[in-house]
Amino acid sequence: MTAVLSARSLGKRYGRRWALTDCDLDVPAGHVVGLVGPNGAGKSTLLNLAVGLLTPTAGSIEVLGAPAGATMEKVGFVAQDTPTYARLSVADHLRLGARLNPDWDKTLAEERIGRLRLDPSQRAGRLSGGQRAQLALTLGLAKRPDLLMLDEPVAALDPLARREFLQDLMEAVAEQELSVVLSSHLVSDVERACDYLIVLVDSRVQVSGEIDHLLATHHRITGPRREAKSLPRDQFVVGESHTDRQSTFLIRTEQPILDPAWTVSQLTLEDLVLAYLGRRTETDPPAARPVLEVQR
Ligand SMILES: Nc1ncnc2c1ncn2[C@@H]1O[C@H](COP(=O)(O)OP(=O)(O)OP(=O)(O)O)[C@@H](O)[C@H]1O
Repeated sequence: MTAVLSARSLGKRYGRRWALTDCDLDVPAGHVVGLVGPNGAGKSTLLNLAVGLLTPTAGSIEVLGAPAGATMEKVGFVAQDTPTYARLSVADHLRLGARLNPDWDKTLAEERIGRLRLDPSQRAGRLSGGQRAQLALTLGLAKRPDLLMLDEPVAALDPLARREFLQDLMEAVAEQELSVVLSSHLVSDVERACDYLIVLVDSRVQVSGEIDHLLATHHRITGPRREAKSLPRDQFVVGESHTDRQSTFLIRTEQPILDPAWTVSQLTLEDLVLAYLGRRTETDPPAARPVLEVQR
């Protein structure tokens, strides 16, 4: 696997508080990767370390085969809340982009702004949240990056604007050959836009892989009550629940499920993500449970 982003034992401390500890993670090239996790999982910290806006307290992070921050002309970043310069116009933003980025694609930028019907003379501070997000995405794409990272770019948008933004992103990805990391705590956004999933909770990757493969290898099996340890070795138990007579397991396996006692059902991506989050939190006190939003 060629990795566009690799973290090894990565840690970041703010004062006395660790935001990220001992994080190992690889983002494969050529995918639209959904980085999913609850609030406070460390997603923004990881992405800010990846673009060199933060420096690691421990460990290392490489982007496009070089230390983070060293390849910035090849990396596009749309930070959380899609920051733009409120007093600068849309056209000013494009001029700034052209001046700061050697591979700036002027045609792409102007075409997108025209298609989105953004007024070039309008100040960014007067744009709606959705328009600002689109402007930020335009700047990220026109840079012609090899890797585009988006930190919850659609969190503040209404469902329709979110859908349009993600649709637009997918079209742009299909046209340009680039790898994308999209951080989100909305499973539905990931389902819509991504083909690869990384679930991060408290700095740890709980599961990662191509979404189609993950969905094909995870199952819910229900049958007469039995213990997890009685299951075949190739069946990795992600979650389980029991009644007096019945057991339900959420398992991961590459092998067919042959035992006729089980009723087997497929999982949705939401089931899968929630199961991995639940796995991590089983031993935690209820107050510490992370919250994952599932919106449609
Ligand atoms: N500037 C900071 N100073 C102190 N603590 C911080 C700072 N930024 C983040 N943290 C803490 O680090 C942890 C990880 O935060 P981070 O923003 O990376 O998580 P996240 O997964 O992006 O969350 P969200 O989904 O809410 O954006 C949290 O506990 C947070 O409170």
